[in-house]
Amino acid sequence: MADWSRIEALPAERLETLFANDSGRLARLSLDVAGIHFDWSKTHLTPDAVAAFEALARETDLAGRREAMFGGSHVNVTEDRPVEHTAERGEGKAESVSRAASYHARMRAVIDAIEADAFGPIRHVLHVGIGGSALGPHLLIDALGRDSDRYDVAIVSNVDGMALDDVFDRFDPATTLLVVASKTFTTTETMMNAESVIAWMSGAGVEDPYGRVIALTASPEKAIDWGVDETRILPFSEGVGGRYSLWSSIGFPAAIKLGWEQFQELLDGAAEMDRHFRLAALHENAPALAAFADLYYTQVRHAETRAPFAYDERLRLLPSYLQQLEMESNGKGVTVDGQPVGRPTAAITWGGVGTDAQHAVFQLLHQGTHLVPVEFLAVIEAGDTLPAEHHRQLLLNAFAQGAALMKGKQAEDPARSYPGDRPSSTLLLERLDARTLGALIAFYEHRVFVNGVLLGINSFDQFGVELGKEMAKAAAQGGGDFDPSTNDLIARAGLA
Ligand SMILES: O=P(O)(O)OC[C@H]1O[C@H](O)[C@H](O)[C@@H](O)[C@@H]1O
Repeated sequence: MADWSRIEALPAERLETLFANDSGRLARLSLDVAGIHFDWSKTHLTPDAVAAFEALARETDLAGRREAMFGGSHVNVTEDRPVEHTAERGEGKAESVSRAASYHARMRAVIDAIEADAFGPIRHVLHVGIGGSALGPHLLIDALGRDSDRYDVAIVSNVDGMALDDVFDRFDPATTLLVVASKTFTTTETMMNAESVIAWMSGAGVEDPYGRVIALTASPEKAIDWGVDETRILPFSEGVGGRYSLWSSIGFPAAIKLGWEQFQELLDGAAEMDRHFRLAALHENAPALAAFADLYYTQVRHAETRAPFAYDERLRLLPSYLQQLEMESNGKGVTVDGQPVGRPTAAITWGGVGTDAQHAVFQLLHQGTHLVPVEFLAVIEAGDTLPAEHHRQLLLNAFAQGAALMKGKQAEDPARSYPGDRPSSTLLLERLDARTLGALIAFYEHRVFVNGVLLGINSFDQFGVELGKEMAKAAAQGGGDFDPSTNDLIARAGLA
């Protein structure tokens, strides 16, 4: 077991005191990497805290684990697999990198063929996939694809038929390409949605609906069994985890919407962050410092949640993307050796969009009894075409909220007092382009990795999602050994 005593014994000084006593604080706790300015000076990290975490990183062999990941060792021990998402952007074991490059070349050739009307005239792209096979591409398209008129792309994940119904209302089956995205090609929701899209196409007189399917998967043989022609399967490696897969062929809808050049930029931005993570000393390493702050709050201050707020509409899907990345990766209870972790693991990630969230949930952040480390994300260059005052207001609100959380305010009336000393970090992007977004997402991935290593857990499996799936499957087949409450609910809904 790693020794946390030095970290747990860190003094708890107020943020304002930390600033007052250390003129070098801002410089020491801010960094510029790949077009992103990171500022952790409004967190309780101190030189002592950073040194204590660096010691813990040595003890848990973070450097060795990091090189094991990039080097292609089977760091996903419970599934006995390498972790290969960095190879998708050119950083990793040579063999994995060249395999990823050849898969990308194939993906690019298929996009070229679609653009040249080899699939007939395509106007609409209907992507079905869920979890990691949906959240990443959706984030990319929503963030970067707003001005692109290349294709209408819809991402449908939920098995709730209303999700597909909405798309059927606005897409023309004669000009729709179906993209089935599933690493395993067995996920119930995705397979059911895919069948329904095929039925919709057939019903509308499309002659060979399976000829309009592209499959994105690490299980090509399953896609073939389902009816997809081998030439229209875009594979990716088993070592690329679902929630880390937007860089692989799972990014197809984003690549077709944005064009290949932008997709490549995304990969290049991520690779820049990979190199930073690999080479920078930990006290000036963005993913490491972010993870140190995360762990300080979960382990020392017992924070149970953390909340990123995107002060940019283009990043409105980021909080839900991060929920899967962080909670599915590090929401674990046992160590890599199968022992109880014995301390809190991932914080619950929640968040929202600024300024909207200020008028809804910020009350709790300023005066509530929970300590919530807040993360502000903002972009200097505006994405809108409205008068500059809009963007000015947006950014100033983000910065003022961080200041208010830290400063607080004393009033005679306790109800009107703010305790202050509430931490926040700020990520300020120069502009929101594919390159910067790639770097940003890679930053989050590595931050999750550092959290996992320091906690001694495997961030790359997700067995916790299996039991519910199994029980739903059993219920769907009319079986399952359920409790009285569940049996009653099934009967009430007329499903018994
Ligand atoms: O890509 P698929 O195999 O269809 O999996 C889709 C998703 O479902 C699973 O239940 C996991 O929780 C996710 O990590 C995964 O991304």
